[in-house]
Amino acid sequence: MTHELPKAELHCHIEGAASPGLVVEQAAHYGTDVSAFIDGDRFVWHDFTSFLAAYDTASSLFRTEEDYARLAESYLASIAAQGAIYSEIFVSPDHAADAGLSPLAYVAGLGEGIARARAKHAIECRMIVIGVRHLGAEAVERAARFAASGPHPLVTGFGMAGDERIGRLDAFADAFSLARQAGLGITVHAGELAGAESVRDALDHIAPSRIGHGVRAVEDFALVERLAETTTVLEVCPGSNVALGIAADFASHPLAELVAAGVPVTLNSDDPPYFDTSLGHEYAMAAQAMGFDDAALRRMTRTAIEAAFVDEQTRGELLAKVDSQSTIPCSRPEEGI
Ligand SMILES: Nc1ncnc2[nH]cnc12
Ligand SMILES: [Zn+2]
Repeated sequence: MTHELPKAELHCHIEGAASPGLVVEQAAHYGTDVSAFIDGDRFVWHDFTSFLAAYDTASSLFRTEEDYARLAESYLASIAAQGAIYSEIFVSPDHAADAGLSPLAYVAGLGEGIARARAKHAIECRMIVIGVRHLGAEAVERAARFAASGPHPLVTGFGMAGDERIGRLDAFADAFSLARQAGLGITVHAGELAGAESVRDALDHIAPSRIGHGVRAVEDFALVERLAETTTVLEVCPGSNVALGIAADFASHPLAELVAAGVPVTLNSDDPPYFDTSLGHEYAMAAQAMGFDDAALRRMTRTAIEAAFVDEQTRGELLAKVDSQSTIPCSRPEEGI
């Protein structure tokens, strides 16, 4: 049983963490019809493009600082109940701007939600500003400049998500170097919708300490060896990969192959309600369908904390929690997580 294991995640899009129930509440508040993309307690989409459309529409229903504070607090409370001690959330100023909120108000609202969750549930969280690849290099550079300006003490990283099939990665190199020069941690989505060459491009042009997904590196074993040699940490999201058809099922997901090759990996939920998952479910499936034992799962949590974009004192405190061998009280053991 994995439900009492300490857990940590490095890869969750905060807009993608809004539950259908919360989005329906927001829609009622703003007088919007969401029946085209929410059916009961499920988001409706059928491929990456329609997933992004549902995601963008749901995001547009979070419009004020308090909306974002509620979103962050409710999400962090939900994973603390599954045993999470640390979360890094991807935050997208472009989505906030589309909803009419300034980037500063956006991170202030999220920061407030994080502070409330920390006080009530003892969970740590940091924000990684992301640029959206399919909005183009100029938009991604704008997001990087915002991240580099020091908009909130909990903004500690910069990354890029969006449609990986669009644009060349070298076009975004300037955005990443200005974020790096500002002292931010760097991660980039690669090797999810596109193959091994995309992971190689990320190493060649961005040299991040972490890669979002990266699992399609298994198409090229020399590249897997390079990831292991450079200790590039993969933010692996098996449930997302299964939902989007990148892996057929959990049992045949390449996570075990990456671990066997010595690549540092972490477990993550990406956009949990869209992909019918949660951080707890990812740990449970890694045990039940992929055969990882408690020690291996605890190592993945440790890898996440080691690769987290946090100050060294916080890292030390979090590692002590992981290493104490203690279990984390879990309020929802009945879900088998
Ligand atoms: N899985 C994913 N891949 C790329 N961009 C995203 N934005 C939100 N979820 C994403
Ligand atoms: Zn992602």
